[in-house]
Amino acid sequence: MRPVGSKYLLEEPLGRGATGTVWRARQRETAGAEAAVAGQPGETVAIKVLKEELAHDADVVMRFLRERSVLLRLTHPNIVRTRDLVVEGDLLALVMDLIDGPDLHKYLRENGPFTPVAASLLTAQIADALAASHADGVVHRDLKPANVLLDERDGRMRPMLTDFGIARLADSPGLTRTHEFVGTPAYVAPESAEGRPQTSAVDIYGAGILLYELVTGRPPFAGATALEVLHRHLSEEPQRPATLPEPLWTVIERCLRKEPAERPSAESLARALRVVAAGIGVHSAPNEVEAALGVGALLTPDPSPAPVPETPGATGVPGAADATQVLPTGSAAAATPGAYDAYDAYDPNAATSVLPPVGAADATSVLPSTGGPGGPGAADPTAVMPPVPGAPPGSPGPGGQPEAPHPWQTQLRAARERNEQTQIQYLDPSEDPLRRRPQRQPQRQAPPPPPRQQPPQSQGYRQAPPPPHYQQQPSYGYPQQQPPQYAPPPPAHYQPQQPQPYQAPQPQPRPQQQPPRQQPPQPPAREPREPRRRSANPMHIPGLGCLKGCLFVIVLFVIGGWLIWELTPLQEWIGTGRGWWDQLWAMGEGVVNWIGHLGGSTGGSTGGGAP
Ligand SMILES: Nc1ncnc2c1ncn2[C@@H]1O[C@H](COP(=O)(O)OP(=O)(O)OP(=O)(O)O)[C@@H](O)[C@H]1O
Repeated sequence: MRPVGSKYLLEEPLGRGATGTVWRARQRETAGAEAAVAGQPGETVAIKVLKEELAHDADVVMRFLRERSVLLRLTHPNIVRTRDLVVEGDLLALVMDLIDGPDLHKYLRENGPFTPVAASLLTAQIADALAASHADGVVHRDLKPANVLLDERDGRMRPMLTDFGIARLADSPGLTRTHEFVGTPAYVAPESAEGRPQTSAVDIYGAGILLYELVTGRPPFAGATALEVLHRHLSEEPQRPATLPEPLWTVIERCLRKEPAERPSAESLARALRVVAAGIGVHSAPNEVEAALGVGALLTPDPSPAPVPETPGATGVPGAADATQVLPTGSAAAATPGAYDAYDAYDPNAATSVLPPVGAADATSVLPSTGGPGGPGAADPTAVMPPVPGAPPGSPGPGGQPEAPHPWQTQLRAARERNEQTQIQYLDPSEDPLRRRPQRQPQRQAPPPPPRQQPPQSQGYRQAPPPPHYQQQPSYGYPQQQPPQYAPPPPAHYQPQQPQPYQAPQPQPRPQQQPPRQQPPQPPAREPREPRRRSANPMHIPGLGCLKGCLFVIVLFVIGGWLIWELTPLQEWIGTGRGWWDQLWAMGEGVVNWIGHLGGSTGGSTGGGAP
């Protein structure tokens, strides 16, 4: 348990996103007046600890403090409440209500598409949250299923929009550049993709994509690369799934208009979706069906959309003079046909998984290539982005300096990073932002072996097979669909429908969501060898060892013989009564005499034989 400020204790990580790690935490003591919710000691909360690089960016810290009042005052039944903001040293953290339930992305993956009625009612609540925040001048800018938490209470699930303001914090010039969009390619509005001024209409576009995904199981625009997805947003019209009820399609289609001014306001979207839900049920009354069919009239645009701060000309007027149009929309029409099918290889929430193979960017010949196939950066879709309009490729910048990376390069890179889908996973302590101070290492006798190279997660994910439920085409026929497990308050006439032929996806964990890869069992570490003993004969005289052995054996014999002589009745047997040394002497003499005798007898016999 680690403290955050003096008021909170982190207990366990709940998940990690592009901007930080969310922890389950406990309140230690009541927060001060600066907090929106004082809280009680012992209360459980969720705390998002922002990433180190964000916390180290002075601009982000400034924004964090500046946005404090905005974030803390944003309250709505469908918005996750921010209770407190903690700035302590180089730690930035948002204290939120803890939501007990999965996020919508995870729920969708595990349970499949929603029925049109349930999807409409759920999205209506999200639109309510957007209407409240837009009225307060706050644009979310990163609306996607992963940012909708499902609060499970009393057998019901309430969608709760989270991560408000995070996009604004991450949108720091220190980290990005002024025109950068913050978002996720699958959900990003065309004006954001083009670098045009953004308004609250980007959230309506995101809501349209989310609604489409809820009823079909996948977002409308997909592709093999993030860049391709962005082009589809710019150039392609979404296709109506055959079995989608017409009124619901009317709503989706209006939300997905390329022109922001043609999209409905969040308020009218919420109202329209409730009318649609009432009119497409199996037991809808004729007047409700009638009202649903006329839903288009309800989808009135927002007369004064909330501008996204610090986007050039963010006045809600598309095409303002200072807008930076990076992608020529006309040329985007050349997007590779059929690439839609490549969705199976593309997870909309994980653009890191879609880095194309070398040359893949060339196949989609919608962007001028700066390096040509195989040239520098050919494998990186961001590297083939055109230069700033008006400047020839590779030309120096205004100050005679070489052109800095184009905003798009940073944008797409940032988008890829942001798209790493949050996962509940083990948090390596070395990556724990709260443990980044150097830890004292125990002294080692020998240097440790080099660490094993792990393949980067994103690469593994890139090659991962798509989840099975994305490979199959979901059934859109709302009459056959079952009531979703999400149970928003149904209209009075709403009756459970027939079971949907959706097959529950086989649990197939994505590589990124897998627990840290199991290392193959290591053989038990060898006992360190004892240091070699130094020889007592450092000069190493050859043969000395052998000589020593001989001497040792002789000494052994002498001592053994003496013991036998003295301690056994051998003397008596021999009858001499001599001592050991006398006997030994006598034996020696005997041997000498014998040898002398041998010599004499040899000499005598020789001499005797001569005459
Ligand atoms: N208030 C909360 N209560 C409970 N769980 C939460 C809360 N906020 C986030 N989580 C959990 O933590 C995970 C990570 O949240 P986070 O907002 O960092 O993810 P993300 O939206 O994918 O990241 P990002 O928006 O930074 O790209 C979520 O998927 C959710 O499971």
